[in-house]
Amino acid sequence: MDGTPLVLDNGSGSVKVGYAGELEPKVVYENIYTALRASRHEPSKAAAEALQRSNARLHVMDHGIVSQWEGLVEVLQAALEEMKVDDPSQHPCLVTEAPLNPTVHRELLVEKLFEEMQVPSVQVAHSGPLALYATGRRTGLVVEVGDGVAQTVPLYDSYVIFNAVRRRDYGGRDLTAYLGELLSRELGYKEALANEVWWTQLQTVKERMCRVATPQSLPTSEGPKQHEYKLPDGKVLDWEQGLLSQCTEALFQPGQHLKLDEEAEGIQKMAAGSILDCSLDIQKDLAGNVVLSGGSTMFPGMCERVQEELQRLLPSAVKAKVTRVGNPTCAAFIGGSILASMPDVRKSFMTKGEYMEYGAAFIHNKSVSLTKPYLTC
Ligand SMILES: Nc1ncnc2c1ncn2[C@@H]1O[C@H](COP(=O)(O)OP(=O)(O)OP(=O)(O)O)[C@@H](O)[C@H]1O
Repeated sequence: MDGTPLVLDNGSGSVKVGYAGELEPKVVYENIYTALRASRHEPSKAAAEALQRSNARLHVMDHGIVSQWEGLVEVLQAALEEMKVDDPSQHPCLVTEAPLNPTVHRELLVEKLFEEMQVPSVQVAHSGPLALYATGRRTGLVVEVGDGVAQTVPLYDSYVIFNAVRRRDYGGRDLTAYLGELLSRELGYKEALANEVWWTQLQTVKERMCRVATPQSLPTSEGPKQHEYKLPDGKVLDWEQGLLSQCTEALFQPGQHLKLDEEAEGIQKMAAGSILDCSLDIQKDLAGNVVLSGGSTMFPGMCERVQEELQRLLPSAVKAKVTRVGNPTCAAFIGGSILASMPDVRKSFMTKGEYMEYGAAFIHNKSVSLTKPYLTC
């Protein structure tokens, strides 16, 4: 596989790594920096304190921003080791980033890839547009909700309409924490969220049993993955329990449920805002091609609910049609894999020579721009 570009979808919850041209990542690694790994370095004071409190799990990324750079390098190195990539200097590297991140974040990412991972060339692409490419479409609105970031990205003929992109810092990790809060409030559980076993159980309950409440006029065809879950004290949660659908309300009213700013927009308002910020002549095309991506759109009832709420916020002549990508957690990887396979895109990668000559900020001259088409053929 020498010379084949690597694709790194660097998410807040997990890193998906594989080769360009492949339809799924070879390795999916939790983006977690364990105490074992951290102890091999000098952890920062904040990191050391967090380790003591949290029973050894540190997230490498919070809401799309790397907070533990040495942790990221460790996670990536471990992933490449598992893929049996002996010599990363043979593989150009396409890495994803959330839209509207600070520019300095992208520069640091590039620096780490050149200095510590020894890759020969780098390209950075936003995850939202990649998810649309994974569906084979060039026009549509991506609503992506992952572990730490919610984003809405309109594309027309593969151009990203930059001024209409929206991003908010909430996602599946916040839902897991909110589920813990609901269980504590309604059923009396007092376990700390830092308790790793409890956190894993909450995440399992969320992924297997939570659902999105849909209007009665729109019964969902999707059922739960599991109907009952036995909690540590023997109490049984069943699918009908109201808190299981209340949990996901946080995506629609984050201000109310996630202790965010009262004005924080839910995903339906972000989606409507992104469409209405685009010119009138393309609004129908965008609304008719709304694509959900990211692990936190996998709740039963999600498509129906987003479609219903979005329709209410749009003019009646603009009809919303919402579908979900086939593999929501891997769509950005698949889109990146398609992109990195294109010879024209490969030519746009920033080389190590350019990095040495001009520094990491040169990536802003090279990156696949949000205002130029990603796909040219
Ligand atoms: N079946 C499911 N139902 C609901 N949530 C799920 C399901 N599967 C995974 N998730 C949640 O999706 C999130 C991970 O999604 P994803 O991999 O798209 O995010 P990420 O790329 O790591 O993060 P981000 O894109 O926000 O930086 C986690 O919070 C996980 O608990």
